[in-house]
Amino acid sequence: MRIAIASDHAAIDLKAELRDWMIEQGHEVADLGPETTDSVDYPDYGYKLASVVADGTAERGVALCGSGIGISIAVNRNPACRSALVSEPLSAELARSHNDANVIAMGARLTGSDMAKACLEAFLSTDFLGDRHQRRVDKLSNPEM
Ligand SMILES: O=C(CO)[C@H](O)[C@H](O)[C@H](O)COP(=O)(O)O
Repeated sequence: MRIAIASDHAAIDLKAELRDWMIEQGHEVADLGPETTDSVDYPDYGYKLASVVADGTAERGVALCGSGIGISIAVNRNPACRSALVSEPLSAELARSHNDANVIAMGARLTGSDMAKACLEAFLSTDFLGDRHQRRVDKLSNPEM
């Protein structure tokens, strides 16, 4: 799968670990930065990640910051993105099966790397169930429905 990953300074180490793990799993991974721990603003990286998911360059996105909250909010400002902030694997699985989430967000200051990998594995290996869930996901893009 083509996957893009981005973070802010707070999640540089987790980003590197998850990026390398996804590559080992055979995925094609684009690391959108940042590359150092110099302080940056999570909206800049959230918007960058959202745009490559929205235009189809990446099929899925991984968004990381200190809590995961800010970058998830930033990604979700793009109408083509459904970012789910998770801290355990069942939520990651449900984000895919019920919500067709195309971006997973996690907080490096709150979620350890083993747990983050377990969440990511669930996110990448779970299919959307469609059916009644499709109707609900469609309503997320069109509140008039
Ligand atoms: O968690 C975050 C936003 O939801 C980000 O990682 C921010 O950087 C955090 O809020 C503040 O981090 P800082 O290192 O104290 O600038």
